[in-house]
Amino acid sequence: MTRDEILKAPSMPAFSPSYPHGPYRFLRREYLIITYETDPDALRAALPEPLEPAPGNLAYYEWMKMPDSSGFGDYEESGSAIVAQYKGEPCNYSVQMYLDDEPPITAGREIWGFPKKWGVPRLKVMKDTLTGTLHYDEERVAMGTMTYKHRSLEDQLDTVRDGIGQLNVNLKLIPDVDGGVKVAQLVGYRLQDITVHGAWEGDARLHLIPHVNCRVADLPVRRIVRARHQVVDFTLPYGHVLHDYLA
Ligand SMILES: CC(=O)CC(=O)O
Repeated sequence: MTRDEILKAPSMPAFSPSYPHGPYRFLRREYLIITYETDPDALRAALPEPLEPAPGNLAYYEWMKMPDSSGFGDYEESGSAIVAQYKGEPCNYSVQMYLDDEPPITAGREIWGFPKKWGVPRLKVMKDTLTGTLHYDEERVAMGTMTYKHRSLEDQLDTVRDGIGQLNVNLKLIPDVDGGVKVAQLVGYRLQDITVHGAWEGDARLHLIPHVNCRVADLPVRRIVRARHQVVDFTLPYGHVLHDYLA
């Protein structure tokens, strides 16, 4: 393998790359997002400086089903995030994500710093209920349920699209060969070319079970604020560095 060939490889293993170069387009990506009030100390402990909590101590727990994702295929994902602010700008900070497909785990961590680990999430319509579950090491650690298409947001799809396009932030941590820190950054990105096929609100319940290696319950549910079901297309562009902890 020549130096040129090595530098053109999109990912490791260079001989059989895990993921291709972008763009990464997601079609008919379906979400169940349950926003809830959590414990302010737990929220602060999970949120890296200089991000600040938004008013209301809000976190959300979400399930995503991605049937058609360029470069990554067909997979499902689940995890929690915090409603935050970066220099006064509203943003979502991703705390932890669990998914069942190696390329988006690897690409997510290596490119954007998504906090991804292996888990088995499922999002299904079970009779009258939109139902999300997450299993980690064969134990069920999360279950979310939402009424199915009770309140359509058909007349607010532009607002839904603007919300999806807001700033998202990850904490990217990559070790050096000597075990030290090579990369420690807050990475920002905004989804692009968004089409909202449908969005609904409804009632929901969320049950999170303590597990030491899958800490979804460490942002406890105090009160459910809202639940959203949506089906969207978008492109995930490359990110940019908002804050470099090593600078
Ligand atoms: C590749 C990614 O990180 C995107 C996703 O799985 O949400």
